[in-house]
Amino acid sequence: GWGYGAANGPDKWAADYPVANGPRQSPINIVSRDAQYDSSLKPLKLCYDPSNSNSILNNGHSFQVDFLDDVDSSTLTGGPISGTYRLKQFHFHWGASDERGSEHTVNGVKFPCELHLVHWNTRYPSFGEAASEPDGLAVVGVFLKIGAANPRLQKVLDALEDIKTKGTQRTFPDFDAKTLLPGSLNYWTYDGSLTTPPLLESVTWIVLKEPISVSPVQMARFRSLLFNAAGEFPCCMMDNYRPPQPLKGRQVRASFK
Ligand SMILES: NS(=O)(=O)c1ccc(O)c(NC(=O)NCCCCO)c1
Ligand SMILES: [Zn+2]
Repeated sequence: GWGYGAANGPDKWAADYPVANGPRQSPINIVSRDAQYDSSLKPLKLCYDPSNSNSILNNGHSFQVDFLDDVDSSTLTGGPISGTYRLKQFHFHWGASDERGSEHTVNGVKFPCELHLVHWNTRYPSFGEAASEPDGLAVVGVFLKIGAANPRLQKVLDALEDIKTKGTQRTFPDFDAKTLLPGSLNYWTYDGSLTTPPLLESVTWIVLKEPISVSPVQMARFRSLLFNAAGEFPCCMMDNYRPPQPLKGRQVRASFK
């Protein structure tokens, strides 16, 4: 199956997923001076309820914190989207070293890590159905920048020792995803895709301009995870990011001047 190695990585995905060369692929390099300020963009409204965080899983590509999404308790409204989108999971992408790891870049600058908060449009019956609709998903991207240790991140990182290998998970109750957001919700937005196979072109991307902090020691914790299942040859989980894809004429809008 697909991965991030030389034999199965991003340059090979188009063989099994031809949409990899489609018109609205993600991530992209955000050229800030080309982003057009759009005064009609609404403020982002993120209402997250810690009571529906559920579990933390190593899926062999990243790790994700899953939320119970059978009720409208953790939602995204406002911003560039219409209607209500429900939080399903959040996960990260990171590098083997601190000078790379993010999927989106800003004026060519790479960050060591990028957080994705994944939401689906409740006009569709489920995440799976929404994922194949052009307005089905909305992902909030948050950059992590090397600095002081982030205490809000630590609770997530402490759980990683229990999900070292692919397919392992454990309960992860009462986590407030809002604590992972930066002070400002200024964002860039554009129409894009999932950044991993199946690369579906169903994502409204909302990339926050302000990063949150992460320390080098905390980054090392991300890299202590393994891509492989228990008993298989160990392979550290790192460089699990897709590089920027062609813009193909898309416009990137900014919610701020
Ligand atoms: N990086 S992303 O664009 O925010 C993104 C958001 C939601 C997703 O579902 C995926 N991709 C996905 O689920 N692929 C199926 C197997 C993955 C491991 O089980 C990627
Ligand atoms: Zn992602």
